[in-house]
Amino acid sequence: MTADPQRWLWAVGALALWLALIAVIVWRERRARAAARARSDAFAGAGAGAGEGQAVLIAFASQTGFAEELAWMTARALSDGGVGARVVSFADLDVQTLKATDRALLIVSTTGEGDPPDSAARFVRKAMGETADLSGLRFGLLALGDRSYDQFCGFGHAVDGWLRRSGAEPLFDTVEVDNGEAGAVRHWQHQLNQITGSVTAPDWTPPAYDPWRLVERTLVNPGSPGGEAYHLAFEFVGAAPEWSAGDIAEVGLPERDGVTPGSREYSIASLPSDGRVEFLIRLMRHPDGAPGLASGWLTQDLALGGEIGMRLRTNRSFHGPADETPMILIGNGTGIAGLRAHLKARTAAGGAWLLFGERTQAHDAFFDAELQAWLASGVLRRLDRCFSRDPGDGRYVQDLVAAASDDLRDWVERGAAIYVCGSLEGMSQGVHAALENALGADVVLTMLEDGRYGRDVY
Ligand SMILES: Cc1cc2nc3c(=O)[nH]c(=O)nc-3n(C[C@H](O)[C@H](O)[C@H](O)COP(=O)(O)O)c2cc1C
Repeated sequence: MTADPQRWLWAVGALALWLALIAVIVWRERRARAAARARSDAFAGAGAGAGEGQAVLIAFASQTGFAEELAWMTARALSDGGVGARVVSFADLDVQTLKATDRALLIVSTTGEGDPPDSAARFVRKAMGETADLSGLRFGLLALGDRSYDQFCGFGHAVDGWLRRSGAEPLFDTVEVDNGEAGAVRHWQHQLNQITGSVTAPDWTPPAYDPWRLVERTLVNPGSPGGEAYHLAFEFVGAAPEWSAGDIAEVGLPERDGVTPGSREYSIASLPSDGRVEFLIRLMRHPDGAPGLASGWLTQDLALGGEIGMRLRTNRSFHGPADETPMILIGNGTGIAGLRAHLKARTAAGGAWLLFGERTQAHDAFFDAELQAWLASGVLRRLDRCFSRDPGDGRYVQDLVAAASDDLRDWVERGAAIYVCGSLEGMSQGVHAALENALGADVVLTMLEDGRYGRDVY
C-alpha cells in the first residue's frame, strides 16, 4: 500500500470521475426509457372503460429497429380501434409482467444465426431457462426473419415454444415475416382487427420510401485484392429527415421482369449535418463474376443524378452513448461506415479508440485522411489497424482485440462502451470470442444486456 497522499488523491479523483460517468450513462438510459414510457402511456388510455379489461401488452425484441417500428404501429392500430396498448422492450420485460397480463402481442426478430436480439439477452437468461406459470395469458406472436438464414425466425419460434410450454394460449398462429414481406405484415394487421373488432382499418405496411438522389460515387480501393468498395452519397429530394449515428437505411430495389426484389439495408456513414446520406458499399459478385443484384445496381448501373426510394430506420441498439463515455469501435471492411458516423458525432470529451481490419494498407485504408484528422483533434485517442494480405502483417481485427486485452480492460473499467460493425461470419464471432477472453464472458454478457456492447453486423 502506498502512503503517498498525491497518489491517493489521484486514485480518489479517478474513482469519482468513473462514478460520475456511470451516473451519466444511467441517467441517459433512464431518460430514453422515460420518453418511451410516456409515448407508450399515450396509447394505454385508449381502451380505458371500454370493458375489455387491461391494456394489451406489446413487447418487442429488435436488433435493427424493424420489430420496434412494427410494435409502435401495432400500438397505434389498437389504440385507433379503441383498445389500450402498452409498449415495452424485451430489455424491460420480466415474467412477473407477463403473469400480470391477460393479452400480449410479441414482436420479435432473429439475429446472428438463429439468435435473440441483444436487448433480449437478459430476458432469455433470466426467464426462458425454465417454464413459468402463464396460464392466464393469451398471446399473439409476430416473428421477423429472413428465409436465406438456416434458422428462419429461430428466436420467434423459441419464444413461441416457451410461452406454450408455460401454459400461455395463442390467440392465433404465429405470423412469420420473411424479409419484411408486406403480405405477412398485412396478415398481422388483420389479426389485430380481430382484437379491436374493427373491419374498416386501412391496411398498413411499413412506411413508404422517400426519393433520394445519387450525387457522388467514388471507388475508394482501386487496385485492392478485395472486391471494389464505393463511397456513395445521396441527397434528399425535399427536406431531409433527421437520423442518428448508428441508424440504417433501407433501399428499395427496382422492379425487374415485373418482380420487386425487396430491399437492402446499409449502415449510414454520415450525419444529418452532412446534408446527405453516405454509404460504403462493396460490389458483390456471384461465382461466375456477375455483379450482385443490389450492389451491382447501386455501384454500377444507377446513374449520377438518378433517384432511388429509401427510408431511414432508427437502430436504437447501435446508437452512441453519452458524449463523455469513451467508445471502443471495432470493425472490418465496409463496417467502417457505421463506425465513421459515430466518429463524426464524437467530440474529444469521451473520445474513441478504433480497431479496424482490412486487406492491404496500400489500397484499403478507408477514410485514412479523416482518421488522421480525428487523431490530431483528439476525437480518436488511438488507432489500431491491421491488414491481412500485407506481408509481415496478416492479422485480422480479432487479433488486434486479443493483442490489446490489457488496455481494453482498462477502457471498459473506465466506463467505455463497445461498438462492432462489419461482417457477421468470421469477424463478429471472432471479435466476440476475443472480447470474452480479454474481459471475461460475464462482463461481455452484462455489457450486452446493459446496451454497452452494440453490434451492427451483416
Ligand atoms: C446479422 C443478421 C443476422 C440475421 N440472422 C437471422 C437468422 O438467423 N434467422 C432469420 O430468420 N433472420 C435473420 N436475420 C433477419 C432479421 O431477423 C430480419 O431482417 C428482421 O426483419 C430484423 O428485424 P429487427 O430490425 O427488428 O431486428 C438476420 C439479420 C441480420 C442483419
